[in-house]
Parts: sequence; C-alpha cells; structure tokens
Amino acid sequence: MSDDNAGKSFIAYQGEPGAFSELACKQYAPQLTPMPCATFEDAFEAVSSGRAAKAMLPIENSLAGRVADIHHLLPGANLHIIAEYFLPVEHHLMVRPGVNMDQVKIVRSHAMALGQCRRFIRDHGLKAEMSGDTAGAARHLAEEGHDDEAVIASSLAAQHYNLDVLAANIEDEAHNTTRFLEMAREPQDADPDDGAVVTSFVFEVRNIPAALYKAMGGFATNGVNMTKLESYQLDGAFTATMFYADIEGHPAHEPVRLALEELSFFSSSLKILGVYKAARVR
Ligand SMILES: O=C(O)C(=O)C[C@]1(C(=O)O)C=C[C@@H](O)C=C1
Repeated sequence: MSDDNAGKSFIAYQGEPGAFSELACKQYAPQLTPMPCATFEDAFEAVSSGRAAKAMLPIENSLAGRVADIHHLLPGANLHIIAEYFLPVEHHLMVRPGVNMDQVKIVRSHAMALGQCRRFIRDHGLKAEMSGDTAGAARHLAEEGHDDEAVIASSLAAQHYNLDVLAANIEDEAHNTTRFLEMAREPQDADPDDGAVVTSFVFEVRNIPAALYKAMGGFATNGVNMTKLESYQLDGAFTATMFYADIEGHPAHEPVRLALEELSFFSSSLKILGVYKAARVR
C-alpha cells in the first residue's frame, strides 16, 4: 500500500483525544479516523506527507476572535481549504473525582477556551493558566493534577479522562461557536452553480496610503460581499502587510472574477486558498 492510501482514512487535528477539534472531525467527517497532532504544523505536515487525507483546523471563534497561529501558517502551508464547519462550543469546568468548588484555585485550558469563559473565571476568582489544548489539560489533571486545580474542556474530555463536571456551560455567551476549516492537499473547488460559495485568499500590499482602499475597490464596485478580513505584518520592519479575506461568491462568477482581477493589479501577491460551499449564509 502506498503512503497515500495509508493516510486516506485519517483526518488530522491539533490537540489530544477529547479536544473540540476532534469533536469537529467526528461531527463533520465521521467516515474518517481523527489523528491527534501536537501542533498545527504537525497537522499540516500530516496532510502534506499523505499520512492524513485532511486536516480540521480552528480559524475563528464568535467570542474569542481569530486563532492567530492559523492565519500565519495558512499562506505557506501549501494546502487548500475544501470546506468550513461551525461547531457550537460548550465548556465545562472539571476536577478530579470528589473535589468541590471551594477547593479550586487554578483553572487550566487552551488560551481560546479561557478567553471564552472570562466571566466565570473572574466571578470565581480563579487563576487562569494556559495549556496546549483543552483535552491535554484534562488528561494532565487526571494523571498528575492536584485538588486545587480545575480544567475547562468538553464533556467528551470529562468522560474520556474520568473527571467530575462541577459547572456546565460556563461559556460567556450561548452563541459560542468556533469556525473550522477542512484542508486537503488538492483543491476541491465548489460547483459555481451549487448555492452559496465562499472564496478565501491571502494578498499582500505595501504599507502606503490608500493601498488597501485601492485593493478593495473592485469588491465594492462589483457588489461582492467580504465577510472576513484579517491583517498581519510580514516582517519586523512593518513595511508590508498580508491580509487574509473571505468573500461570498465563486471566481467563475463575473463580479468575483473582476474584483479579484482588480485586486491582483493593486497587490504584490494574491493566492487563492480555497473555493468551497458556505456552511452558513452570512
Ligand atoms: O483545545 C481544544 O480543544 C481545541 O480544539 C482548540 C480550540 C481553538 O483553538 O479554538 C478549538 C475550539 C475551541 O474554540 C477551543 C479551543
């Protein structure tokens, strides 16, 4: 069997079993076996090398905002976005069996998860400490934690590591949702006639007056809706900015084609990351 065939049934994610990313894999791609990876780079590499067919990666959350590392890694990853998936995220506070709330002083979790439960953490006077993923924090607590420590993670993680849930649904808002991107080695462009489509791309402009205004002009004049725009610096000199954008529509549609053409005229680089079915109408 070739390496490609060996990896065909796996979907890579960052974190340990019980992580929200694993939950997203199980819900969106139940036909594939989730493959835990220590870092985002490892998940990208699993797909590039053929050890996994796909990767499922969080890109943004309705409460805590963007997952910064993914935005930095996407442009150079040489993978393609083939789908998006919105996972409602419910957080639970869990402890070693028998521990009660009065004993808990420290809470550990992924930075994004801590950011989604700020109110609970503050109201209970807990000291927040970051860990690589929610489920890894749960495993660590179960294996070698102390009674003054708690973890914020999924109910799947509580079951997996046999922890007691002390408080359920502690996210700051009930709408707490994380948007995931499914990535693959080859593009799988959506059919232009198959309903709502998202096109994702990165582009670079020089840090000079009106550079972004000009780059965006074609989207305004052609009536193309932009649903996400993130910027980040490319070097320590702060002379060039990379932008990540999502727009509604397919490059085969005339307004999108014209807008992208105008963008490429005003930007120093433009790379389409994926053209895929919209999971939600924005
Ligand atoms: O730590 C996990 O459980 C993850 O899957 C990571 C992650 C994230 O990076 O945003 C995924 C979804 C939730 O928003 C919280 C954490």
